[in-house]
Amino acid sequence: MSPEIRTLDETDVADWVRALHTGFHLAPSVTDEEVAARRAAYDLARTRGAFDQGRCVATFRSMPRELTVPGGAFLAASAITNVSVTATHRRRGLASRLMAADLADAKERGEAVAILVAAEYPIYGRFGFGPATWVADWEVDLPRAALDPRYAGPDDGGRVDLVGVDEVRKAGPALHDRVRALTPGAIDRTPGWWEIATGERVFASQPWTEPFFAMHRDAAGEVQGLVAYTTVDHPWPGKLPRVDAKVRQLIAATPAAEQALWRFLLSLDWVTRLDTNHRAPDDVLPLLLGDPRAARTETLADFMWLRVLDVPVALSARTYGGAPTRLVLDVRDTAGLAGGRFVLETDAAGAGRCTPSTAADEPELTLDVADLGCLYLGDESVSRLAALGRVAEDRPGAVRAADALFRTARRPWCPDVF
Ligand SMILES: CC(=O)SCCNC(=O)CCNC(=O)[C@H](O)C(C)(C)COP(=O)(O)OP(=O)(O)OC[C@H]1O[C@@H](n2cnc3c(N)ncnc32)[C@H](O)[C@@H]1OP(=O)(O)O
Repeated sequence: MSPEIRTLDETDVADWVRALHTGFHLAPSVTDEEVAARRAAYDLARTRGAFDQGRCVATFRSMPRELTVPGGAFLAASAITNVSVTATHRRRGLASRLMAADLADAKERGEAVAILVAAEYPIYGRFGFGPATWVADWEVDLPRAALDPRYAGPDDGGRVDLVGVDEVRKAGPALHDRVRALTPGAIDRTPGWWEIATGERVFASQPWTEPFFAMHRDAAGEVQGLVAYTTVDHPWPGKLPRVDAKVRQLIAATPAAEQALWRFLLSLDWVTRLDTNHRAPDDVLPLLLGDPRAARTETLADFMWLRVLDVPVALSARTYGGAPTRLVLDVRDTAGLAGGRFVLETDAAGAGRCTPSTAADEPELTLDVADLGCLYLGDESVSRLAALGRVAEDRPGAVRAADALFRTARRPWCPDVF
């Protein structure tokens, strides 16, 4: 008999957490503390499993999140996570069944998009997701990484101070709310996120080490930036002593705060390597250096994938570039969730209004819903997808017009792993 797919009740949680740990090869069993910590964080109505003869063999969970879209609006998104299938049950369609059930619920709830961080590239395209944001990670050779004198200051007259976790708990959430409004691709951080980031809530499977925290305040004393970083000491004997630093998070609401925090990190004495960790692919960091090659790209990869569930709501939420335009889009969606013909009309201020089209409208661009996911936050180029044959130009000039509409000046970025 085929495994049963359903949401959890209280009695399923421990077995579900065990299956999650098995699916991600973390450990064959879990402690009661781990189960309790995860139970406290989960909404069981959005947590699904597949059960074979009563035993959980697949896991899936989604969370309500606000996704910042170009222009700064927050869009209701379903953030999918913890997708796993036990090795004995793979390639029998369990992930597909869990995904179908969760996406149908998300659409029903009015979440206009679903988002996730893809463990592997080939998994999610088939479900209508496309890579919508990218991530970069640089390793900076600090002795070589002198600042470009143009960025040595002065800045906004502010200052950087090392602070303790209490101050981060107090000021971090409000700062992040301002930063995410400026960052298309960012999502909101729940109180639970901050509890994990500041060591208030610890999962046994993810031990917490206290990072150094530093804050930037502007001349008026307002918090404008926050960085958390850890260090690893490689002492004698063996190689020459060396300290590496790794950024855990760096968020800033102003360019001055962003530069001040990077300057602070680049000036840490006795640190030879700085791992920037998870940054936007067009982060300013390399250009702050006199020799940008001192920042070696370690990772440049797709990060957050996006699936449009409601085309009119999603396309009406973001702003657009270029001149006022009317564009007719044919969106193909084999899952039957979001497809159809739509008219996008934009005005001189960049506002957009998307509505289902009438029968009289001829399509101007035809594309799959997964490719709309690639384009939605402004990162991908319509021309590039058209060159691959993934966007069909039904009216000459429509690709160029769509590029002017969709592409954004800075690349979208999701600062958080979820
Ligand atoms: C958001 C997140 O949580 S990302 C984390 C994803 N999880 C992991 O990487 C943990 C390890 N992997 C797994 O647990 C599983 O392999 C999963 C969850 C990725 C896939 O689960 P399955 O139940 O095997 O997937 P399912 O049987 O529904 O596969 C559907 C299709 O996707 C394909 N597919 C699934 N996973 C992969 C993969 N990793 N690579 C390539 N193709 C894949 C299958 O071959 C199948 O193709 P077909 O329809 O042409 O036959």
